[in-house]
Amino acid sequence: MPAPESQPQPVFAVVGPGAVGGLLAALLRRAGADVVVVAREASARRIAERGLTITSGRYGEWISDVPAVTEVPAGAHVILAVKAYALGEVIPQLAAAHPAEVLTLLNGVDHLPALAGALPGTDVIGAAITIEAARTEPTVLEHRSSFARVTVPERAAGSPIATALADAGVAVTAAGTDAEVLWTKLRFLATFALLTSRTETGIGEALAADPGLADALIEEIAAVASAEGVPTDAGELRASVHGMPAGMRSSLQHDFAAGGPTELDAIGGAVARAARAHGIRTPALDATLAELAAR
Ligand SMILES: NC(=O)C1=CN([C@@H]2O[C@H](COP(=O)(O)OP(=O)(O)OC[C@H]3O[C@@H](n4cnc5c(N)ncnc54)[C@H](OP(=O)(O)O)[C@@H]3O)[C@@H](O)[C@H]2O)C=CC1
Ligand SMILES: CC(C)(CO)C(=O)C(=O)O
Repeated sequence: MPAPESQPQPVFAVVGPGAVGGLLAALLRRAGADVVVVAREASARRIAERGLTITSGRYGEWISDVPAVTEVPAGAHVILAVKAYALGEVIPQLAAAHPAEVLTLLNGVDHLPALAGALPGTDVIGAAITIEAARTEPTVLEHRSSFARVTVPERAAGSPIATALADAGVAVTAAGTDAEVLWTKLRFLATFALLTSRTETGIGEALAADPGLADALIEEIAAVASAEGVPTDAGELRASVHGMPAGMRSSLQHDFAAGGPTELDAIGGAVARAARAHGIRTPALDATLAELAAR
């Protein structure tokens, strides 16, 4: 009898092996998935030499020997975890590789139409990750939150990437449409990230520093998210922001602290643009964006 044809296993490629991507790639590798990280030349060389050192209260500490390459493998199942400001560099590489699917974990909303437009024929999945992680040295990644949660849209519940992440120990849930996933994250994140970036503290101190501003931001952002099709009760949004661990910080404030480019436009700018499109006044948001942009 002829041997049954074995199904080829998907090749996963994590583009952007920083705080988020590096941790997920190391988890996938540890779970036995066929995974590579795609990095720029210097990073790929460093990772090939030293591996990725992971420190996580939830997942443990280890050095991952995940292979590092500089080009996206053709037909790969891609997890995209670069910052929004690196998208321009990454999109042509992705387009050349004709990936089977691209699951994006970027904060913000504008990357989704940009990627979908540039990658015809590829399933671009707008997902979101809730985690606090930071790259403390070029190949050292610290997972600081006790949780790592990925939300994918309903339609991607059984996708190869969602399944592989769940098998690797990530809490994966499926809910709503792509736009709903992104706006559900952004309404919370924009509030959290703008406040923590402003005070350069954890969220507890950031909320206490100017409760009036915090409440105004929450009201405005809830109105914009509702107009974008994610009905948002300001009281519930307020409770979720106030419910975060007091010491928790945002990736946006890490950007500001590093002194390089930031995702201010992808996060706060995106909410402000949507507000204008819906004719919603956002004075607290506009003032906070102006204050941060002036840094
Ligand atoms: N960190 C966090 O806690 C959270 C982050 N997010 C979101 O996840 C996304 C990723 O954030 P984060 O992991 O913190 O970012 P990092 O800055 O830690 O990592 C970004 C990675 O992208 C790499 N990169 C840049 N350009 C390219 C390129 N052209 N090709 C391949 N790789 C490239 C960088 O490599 P190098 O610089 O070495 O060349 C780096 O490894 C962001 O949108 C962020 O908002 C969401 C939730 C929480
Ligand atoms: C708010 C937080 C930490 C939650 O994941 C986040 O997404 C970020 O800072 O980028």
